[in-house]
Amino acid sequence: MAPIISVQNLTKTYANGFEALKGINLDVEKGEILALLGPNGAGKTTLISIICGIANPSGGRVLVADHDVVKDFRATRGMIGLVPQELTTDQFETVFNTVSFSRGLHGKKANPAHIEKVLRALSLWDKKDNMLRQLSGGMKRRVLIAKALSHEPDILFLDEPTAGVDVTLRKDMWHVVEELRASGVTIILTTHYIEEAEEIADRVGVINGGELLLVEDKAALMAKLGRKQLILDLTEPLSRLPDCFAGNGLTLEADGNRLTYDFDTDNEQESIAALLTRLGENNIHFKDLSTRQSSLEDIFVALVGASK
Ligand SMILES: Nc1ncnc2c1ncn2[C@@H]1O[C@H](COP(=O)(O)OP(=O)(O)OP(=O)(O)O)[C@@H](O)[C@H]1O
Repeated sequence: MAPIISVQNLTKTYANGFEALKGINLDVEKGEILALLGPNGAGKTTLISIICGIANPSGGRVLVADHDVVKDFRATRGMIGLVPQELTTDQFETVFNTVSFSRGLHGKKANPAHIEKVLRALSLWDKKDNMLRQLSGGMKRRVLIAKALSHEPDILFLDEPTAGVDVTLRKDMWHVVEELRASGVTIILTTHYIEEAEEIADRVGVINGGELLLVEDKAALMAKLGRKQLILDLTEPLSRLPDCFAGNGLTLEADGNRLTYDFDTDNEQESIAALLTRLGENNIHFKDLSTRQSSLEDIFVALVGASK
């Protein structure tokens, strides 16, 4: 099946000469949740803006359901919902009208029942007659999401959706995202919260300095780049590691009180058993043993660090 979004050799150079995107290639399948991770200024918003048709590419092209986002702007824009980082709507309009109006802007016929469903899902129904300026910051974020869902999009972009929102809203939001995915909506989100990507995404893309460093299935990424560590707290400090352990991933830390061992996940049982036996033979004993697996955050920091 053709991807629902196909980004091909996409470049963006801003008017001041800044190269924000340097040849991005990315396919997104229908119904997946893709998280784009990247530090500030990586190019995430620029990429999303071009796919959504609100910024022009300098080179390359983007197809959404086989339509070019520049040439076929009307067709693609109607398929996409965008939750931007900030609210820019009229503060004196009511919640219900703002969301209904947004549906009309996308060329869809009025559908109060759909608007009600969206507002209820986002716990905004009891605020439907409030003006936007009467809402809290978190509620305004909910309105942004409601607007993006007002025209029943096939693809939803969430640009840092949970920056500065409370736990309840975050949970509501992920609940809505899960339901949307179940109904076949494709979701692309940018985030600085790596745990969030770890929790919710099917695939993770890492972008830095205008380049897409990788896009991988989340589980495969963790398996490929994730490290496992065994930590041994020693009964007696060691002044140095015996030579026979040199070069096998064992490190002496914490003033000689701790040994850490990076081990091979494919062959872990055997290598750990062998190591523990060898330590005992060398009279090195431990009082506590624990393991640690690298998180997506560790992987991300390592990748971005390496690409600098
Ligand atoms: N209109 C513009 N003119 C010149 N440079 C711009 C413009 N808009 C963005 N940039 C630059 O392009 C780069 C990418 O910006 P972008 O907003 O896409 O990053 P981002 O990954 O979304 O960052 P953040 O996580 O901070 O939102 C940044 O260095 C930014 O300063």
